[in-house]
Amino acid sequence: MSELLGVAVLGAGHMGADHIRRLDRVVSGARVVAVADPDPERARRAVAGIDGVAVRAEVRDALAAPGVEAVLIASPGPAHEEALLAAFERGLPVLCEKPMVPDPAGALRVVEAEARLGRRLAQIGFMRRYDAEYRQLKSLLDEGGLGRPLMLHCVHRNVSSPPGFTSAMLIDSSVSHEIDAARWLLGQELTAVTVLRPRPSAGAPEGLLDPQFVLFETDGGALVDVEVFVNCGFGYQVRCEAVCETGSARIGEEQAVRVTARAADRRAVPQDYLVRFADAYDREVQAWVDATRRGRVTGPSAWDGYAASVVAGAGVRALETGGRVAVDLPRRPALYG
Ligand SMILES: NC(=O)C1=CN([C@@H]2O[C@H](COP(=O)(O)OP(=O)(O)OC[C@H]3O[C@@H](n4cnc5c(N)ncnc54)[C@H](O)[C@@H]3O)[C@@H](O)[C@H]2O)C=CC1
Ligand SMILES: O=C1[C@@H](O)[C@H](O)[C@@H](O)[C@H](O)[C@H]1O
Repeated sequence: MSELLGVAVLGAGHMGADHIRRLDRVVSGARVVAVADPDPERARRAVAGIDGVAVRAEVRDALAAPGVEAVLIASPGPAHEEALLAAFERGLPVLCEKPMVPDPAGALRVVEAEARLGRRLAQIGFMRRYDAEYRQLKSLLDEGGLGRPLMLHCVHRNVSSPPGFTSAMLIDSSVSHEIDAARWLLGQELTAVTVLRPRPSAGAPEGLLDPQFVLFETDGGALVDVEVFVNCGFGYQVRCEAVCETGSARIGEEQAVRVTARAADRRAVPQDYLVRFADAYDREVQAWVDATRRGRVTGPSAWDGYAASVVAGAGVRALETGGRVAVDLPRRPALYG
């Protein structure tokens, strides 16, 4: 391995460009050596000012560029399976943005391919596990001082959804974060899902079922509810309250600076995830680079990515049918502990 880990970034849109900036200027121990995007102009903009980056239109050409030792996937979810399998073929460690693969059958193919290799190569970008507040909540629950967790109440609001965002994506893209966070915080599997929806907001694009109210049951007897509202118009808000037998703990309300002026108290509301979770992305990518340079793979695994896809798939069916849908998650292979 070279002194600086050579990373190929696949996809140079919102997340890809931000990860390129992070690899170049924020985290230590890595450098961007290749970028793939079917839109070469976007790729070139994202690497402007960084020397020696191979810009390619095709994923496989970027992976074959000189100096590539690891891969960061930030293309749209449906493109992740092909990219993951191509990286595995070359034995390259990967940090793959969520959702790992939105389609559960494709997600299973990724898990099977990694299992055939007999070693983990992929970390999935569920960055909330690296957020300071989520980590404090996880420690509190693990310590057990509040008693057994009974319920998680979650809120996930975006100012607006990008073009092409579908009703299913509220679940398999947005709520995929809560699915992973709930599995991780509780140490339990999600076993069934029901989706209710109020009359769509007038602020949502025509035909988009937004907001939605998603209710999960777990194998530990807990309930997890998620209000997901991706065109709320007023801010990026992610909250989680754990209600336990002898107390409750809430995160997601105090991130912003409070300003008192002109006879009013104001608190700015972050407008997007790049602001709210900036530190979490930094810690996530630094942890990935550090582990990769030591020849290790840590963080959320391909199995976690697969589990999230299976639960989200059940959620999409629940949305379509209006009924309660059981989650059918196979047994976890030994590779994933
Ligand atoms: N962890 C988080 O909080 C967030 C994660 N994401 C995830 O990041 C990924 C990218 O999302 P955005 O950056 O918002 O999308 P975007 O649409 O802004 O960018 C995607 C880029 O990938 C390129 N692309 C399309 N097909 C490709 C392919 N086969 N290979 C390489 N590049 C390809 C597009 O030309 C575009 O430049 C998605 O998986 C999304 O779910 C997005 C936002 C936040
Ligand atoms: O991952 C993300 C986006 O893909 C998704 O569309 C948003 O709803 C989330 O808030 C963001 O964190």
